[in-house]
Amino acid sequence: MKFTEEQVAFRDAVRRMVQKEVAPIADEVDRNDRFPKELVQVYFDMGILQMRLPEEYGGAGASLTDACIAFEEVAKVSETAALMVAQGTISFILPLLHFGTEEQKRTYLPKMGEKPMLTAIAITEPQAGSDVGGMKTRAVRDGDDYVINGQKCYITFGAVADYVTVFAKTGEGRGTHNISAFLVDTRTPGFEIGKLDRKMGLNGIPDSPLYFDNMRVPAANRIGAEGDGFKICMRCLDMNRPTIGAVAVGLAQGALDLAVDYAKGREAFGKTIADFQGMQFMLADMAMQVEAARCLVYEVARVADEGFADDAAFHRFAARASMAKCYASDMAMKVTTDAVQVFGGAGFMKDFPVERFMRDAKINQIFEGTNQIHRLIIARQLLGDGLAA
Ligand SMILES: CC(C)(COP(=O)(O)OP(=O)(O)OC[C@H]1O[C@@H](n2cnc3c(N)ncnc32)[C@H](O)[C@@H]1OP(=O)(O)O)[C@@H](O)C(=O)NCCC(=O)NCCSC(=O)CCS(=O)O
Repeated sequence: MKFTEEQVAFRDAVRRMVQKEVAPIADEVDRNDRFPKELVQVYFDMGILQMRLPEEYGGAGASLTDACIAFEEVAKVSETAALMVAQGTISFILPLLHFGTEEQKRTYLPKMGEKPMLTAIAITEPQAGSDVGGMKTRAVRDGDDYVINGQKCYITFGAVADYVTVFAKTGEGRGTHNISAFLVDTRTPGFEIGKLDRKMGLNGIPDSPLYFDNMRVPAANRIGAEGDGFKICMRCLDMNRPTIGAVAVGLAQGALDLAVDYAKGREAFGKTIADFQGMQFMLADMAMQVEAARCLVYEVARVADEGFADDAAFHRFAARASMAKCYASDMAMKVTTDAVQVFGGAGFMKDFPVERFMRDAKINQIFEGTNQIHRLIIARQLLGDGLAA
């Protein structure tokens, strides 16, 4: 893993912004479960809100590696603030860029570079989480429109989004060949936001159910062909997963840094706890695990940035993207839990941010595909065409 000079300068700039804008509010945002909307403007001005938007549509055209750098830096202080970086990538840029028509790209993508804009992706339903093919939301063609009815749940940023990419059934029965994707303007009549979810962590991120009540969406807003929605959904998830790995690496590094500082200052039995070999081994293990995950995440991002020769190469990447997300998030759960242990009783209190880091770590093992699903994806590739080119 070697960053270019520009990437090092970018990382340092993000680091400075985090100290100025994120660190002072991170605990308050968690305590009050307050959406830090002031960061939307800060990120937009810095260009990291829309960083993955290609230059031809008014963005910075940043690579996946660049995005991972930003995610990692912000997550060292706050996962909530980190999830607002490159916010519209999975929900808006990736579906439109890879599956939209030229007209859709020209109409919608530049909006993201013009002013701060938030978007969401609506896949999960109360009875269809891992089993995307089991979704019940339906879109029925009616003239030049589709009429969408149904509900989604746990939709990150759904309550504050300007646009939501909604996946809905356009054919009969359970299955993965009858789902379609729609770009929905949230001012559309019939688009309703449910009560905000109360969560274990990620406080400040608005998550909520969304309800669609005879919501009429122009057929021109369907992304991709009718019935291609499942594959579009899978591809967008695959392409975004390394960023969750980067968030997990940042979170774990943040917890490790706090644990090291605390261990050097806390005294017991006449010396600092960092002087005890038991503590040294624990901190060394934490550092080793963070570094291993970081190498995996940035290697997978590098592969994506180089592009894919064919579909087989993409599938090998997708399995490795699952490894990066799964390994890094399991690691972050362990490292943040160990960081709390280093702090002892103080770590269990809300006086130090390590307990927040531990609570926030949990979601990374669940969202964007549970880590059980990721093991399934890796095993299918391993036992199928294999992981090597
Ligand atoms: C569990 C899954 C990995 C697979 O589901 P299925 O077993 O139901 O489907 P398959 O038989 O594997 O595939 C059906 C069909 O699709 C093609 N396919 C599969 N994967 C891909 C892919 N990665 N890219 C392209 N195409 C793909 C496959 O070849 C088959 O095609 P043919 O029939 O051969 O033509 C999957 O359901 C899964 O990943 N589940 C996890 C869902 C998930 O990650 N959810 C997270 C939601 S987003 C989130 O959490 C953020 C919060 S929020 O705001 O919502």
